Parts: sequence; C-alpha cells; structure tokens
Amino acid sequence: MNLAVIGTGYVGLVSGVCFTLGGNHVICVDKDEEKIARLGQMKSPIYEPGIEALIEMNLKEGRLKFSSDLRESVRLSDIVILAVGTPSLPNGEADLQYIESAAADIGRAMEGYKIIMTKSTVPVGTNEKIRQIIAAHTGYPFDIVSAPEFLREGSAIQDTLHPDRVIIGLDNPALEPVMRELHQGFTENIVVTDIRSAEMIKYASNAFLATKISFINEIANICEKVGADVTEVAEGMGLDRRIGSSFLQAGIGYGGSCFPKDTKALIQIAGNVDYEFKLLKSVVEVNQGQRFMILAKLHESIGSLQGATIGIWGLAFKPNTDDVRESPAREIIEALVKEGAHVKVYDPIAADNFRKQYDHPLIHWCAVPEEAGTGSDAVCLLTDWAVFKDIDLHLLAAGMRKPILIDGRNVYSKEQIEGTGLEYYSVGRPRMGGLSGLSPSVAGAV
Ligand SMILES: NC(=O)c1ccc[n+]([C@@H]2O[C@H](COP(=O)([O-])OP(=O)(O)OC[C@H]3O[C@@H](n4cnc5c(N)ncnc54)[C@H](O)[C@@H]3O)[C@@H](O)[C@H]2O)c1
Ligand SMILES: O=c1ccn([C@@H]2O[C@H](COP(=O)(O)OP(=O)(O)O[C@H]3O[C@H](CO)[C@@H](O)[C@H](O)[C@H]3O)[C@@H](O)[C@H]2O)c(=O)[nH]1
Repeated sequence: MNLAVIGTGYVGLVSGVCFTLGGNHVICVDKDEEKIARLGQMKSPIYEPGIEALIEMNLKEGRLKFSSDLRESVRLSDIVILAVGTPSLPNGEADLQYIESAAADIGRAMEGYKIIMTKSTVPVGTNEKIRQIIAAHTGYPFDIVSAPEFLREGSAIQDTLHPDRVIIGLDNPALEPVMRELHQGFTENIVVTDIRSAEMIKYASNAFLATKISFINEIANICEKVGADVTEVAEGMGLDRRIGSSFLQAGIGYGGSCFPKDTKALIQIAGNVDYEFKLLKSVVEVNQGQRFMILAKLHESIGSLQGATIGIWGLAFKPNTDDVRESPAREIIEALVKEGAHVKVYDPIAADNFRKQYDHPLIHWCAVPEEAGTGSDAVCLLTDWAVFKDIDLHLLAAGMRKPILIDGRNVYSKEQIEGTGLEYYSVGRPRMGGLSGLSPSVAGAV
C-alpha cells in the first residue's frame, strides 16, 4: 500500500519507518523543510535508538521518502496518516490547530478516494470534526479511522513493531481487512471498535498509567514517614497479577510530551460534559508536588541553598531520549537558581535541548557526570540513565564538598551506598548515612 504520514515527529517518523517493513511505500511529510532536508541526509531529528539505521535502509531500498509537499504526497497515497502534534492549550485542553489545518490541506489535496487514519492523540469527537473539515474541502469520497499510538520514547521501534495491541476505531466495517493487512506481522491482537471508544482508549490508558505512578509516589511518601521501603512494597504488590509490576517505580514523578498533556486534556474532556474527574485531578496534583521533594531533601540535608553548589544528573524526562518536554528537571533547576544555588548539570544526550529552552548564569554545563559532583554540596539524580548506575560512588563522595546524594529515581541499592561515606536520600526508602540512617520523622519516633 502507499502511505503518506503527515507530521514527522516521534509518532510520524517511527510509524512511517516501521510501516515500510511491511512492504508498504511510505512518504513522511512535514511542513518543517529543514527537518525534511536533514531526514533526506539520513539524520534523524529525534534521538531514538535504531532509527537512523532503519531510515538509511528504507531510503536506499526506495520504500521511504521524505517530502514537504503534502499535496503531491496525499495524491500518491491510499492511506493518509495524521501524526501532527496536539499540544496543551493554557486551560489544559488539546490544541487542535495542527490537526484542523492538516485536515483542510488533505481535503484540498485529494484527487480520489482516501483512508484517513488518525494516530495523533485527539479528544473524543475529533475524528468526526476531521471528517467535516475534509468534506468541506473535497467532493471525493473518504473514510476515517482512529488508530491511536501507544509507543514510548526510547523504545519506540520495538513498541511499534511488537505492540501489546493495536486499536482501530472505524465506522465502515469494509475497512477492517485493510487495517488488519496494514498491521500484519506487528501483532494479532487487533481490537476493532467504534471511533469514539478508540479515541477514549488512548486517554484512558495514559491516565491509568499516570495514576499508577502518582499512587506509588504517594505510597513512597508515606513509606518515608513510617520507615518502610517503597521498592519492596512495589515488588510485593506487583507480584499480584491483578496489579502488575509495571509503572510502580516511585520517583520525582512523570514528565514528557504525553502524560502531563493527556491527563490535563482528559480532565477537560470530562469537564466539557459536566463531569468532574476528581481522581485524575489528584493524580496531576500529586505529580506536580512530587518533584519538589528533591528541594525538601536538599533543605533537610544542607539548609539554605543560597551560595550552595548543587550537581544535577539528568535533564531528559526519562532515559534513552533527548526529549525534555515537561521534564521535572526544569522546575527543579529553576527553583535552585531562584534560591541562589550554583547548579552543575550533566545529561548524556539532552543537555543541548534543555539549554535551548532554559539557561542561566548560575548554571554550569558539565561534560562528564563526575564534574557535576566535584566541589558540590549535593548531587541530585533526576533521570535514571544507565551511566549513573555505574559511577564510582567512593570517588564521587571523595570529590564533593559535602557527600550528599539525593536519588530521585531510586537507582542505587543499599549495597552500592554502604561504605561510600555518602549521606543518601532516595524516594520512599530509609535514608542512609548521616545521623541514624533513618529519616528524621522515624528517628524522632524511636
Ligand atoms: N511522542 C510520543 O511518544 C507519542 C506517543 C504516542 C502518541 N503521541 C501523540 O502523537 C501526536 C504527535 O506527537 P509527536 O511527539 O510525534 O509530535 P511532534 O510535535 O514532535 O511532531 C509533530 C510534527 O508535525 C509537523 N506538522 C504540524 N502540522 C503539519 C502539517 N499541517 N503538515 C505537515 N507537518 C505538520 C510539525 O512540524 C512536527 O514536526 C500527538 O498527538 C501526541 O500526543 C505521541
Ligand atoms: O514506574 C514508572 C514509569 C514511568 N515513570 C515516568 O513516567 C514518564 C513517562 O514514561 P513512559 O511512559 O515510559 O514514556 P512516554 O514515552 O511518555 O510514553 C507514554 O506516553 C506515550 C504518549 O502518549 C504513550 O504512547 C506510551 O504508551 C506511554 O507509556 C517518565 O517521566 C518516567 O520517568 C515513573 O515515574 N515511574
């Protein structure tokens, strides 16, 4: 089949490249001409393990093209995939301007029947809106399919080629065999549903995963006060198959381009039909507060941050990506700067992206993780990059002004910390080193 994918962000690029593997011919379209020019030279605009090799292979084999010419790309395709961004408006609602404008462009470009398949995350009812916009710009027939995307950044290719399930929302049953053929080889687990339910499945899935994270973070906060260890608690809970072990990793909360915006959008979707989604509102509130536990622990361990030097490990919202959208690191670093601290930051991949969005004279950009520790009063780990796990913690402690490590992602085991001389704070686990090895509230109680 011939496919045109509109929007060459994570979703458009990765799904476009992966659809070529099924023998389809794919044109990835973007209005950003610089992006298209770079892609033509096999340079990926996103950091995603394995993507450049796949781009190179498919370009050479002639199954993949990049273009900024939407009209021509639509004309040449059987299926047009919408993968443009749906960012948040200030009130949390999804901003549909890119969807609406692309739909109008698709309508204007059509010169025959097309299947329009939406992969962007869009509020319930949006595909019907897309249908109306396209119909207003063309007299040719077309069908609409909602096919929300569930890939994760950092494992996007694997997630696309081997998804847990594919959701297909449609209202013309004749499309089902085409959709099954398109996803052949990816998974047998194809759920065909109506369009509105497919749109809702995407938001409900992200909201549920975000809920698991905020739930375990609140359990972690209680664990700290009662002297329990949240990693043991999560392991014990996760063995119950009804609960499952994934997304129970306590830390400084979720970030990224999806959970923060999609939880807020679902609250708005509910609000628009006069339903107050109380649970999800709390999930968002808990997540927003969780990042500030880093600052609370800094205050607890070193007092005033004015003039202190704080090392930061990790700027990306999670490992294996250079994406810093909604990364908790941003607000933490801004708060440190506001309190007058010198901040020495290191991230293996995301530093350039972060720096383009935020810089300050009090920030020093480090070339290696150890540099962020040298002469510092504390080091805070914000992203669980594998490189941090292997750092020599004895050397780290020896080079610091005060040997304080605040681990926002529970990366280190008790055994790794013991004997290093570090005063170690993590999330929902007993403090190590320092006065008693117990958190102050527990120490006070015994
Ligand atoms: N990033 C993820 O991991 C992920 C995963 C699943 C779903 N989603 C959803 O998929 C959608 C896309 O996300 P993303 O992160 O890939 O987006 P992105 O914002 O990184 O990229 C979107 C691209 O679309 C292009 N674009 C916008 N309007 C266009 C037009 N009219 N014609 C051609 N190109 C146009 C932009 O230039 C940009 O390059 C969003 O709705 C998002 O919520 C994202
Ligand atoms: O136990 C956990 C798991 C994740 N996180 C954090 O949650 C955020 C999101 O992580 P992840 O879900 O791995 O990354 P995304 O790439 O944002 O993927 C999510 O958002 C995408 C966009 O909608 C969906 O397609 C995916 O299915 C969904 O997992 C990150 O900040 C993680 O650090 C935790 O704090 N604890």
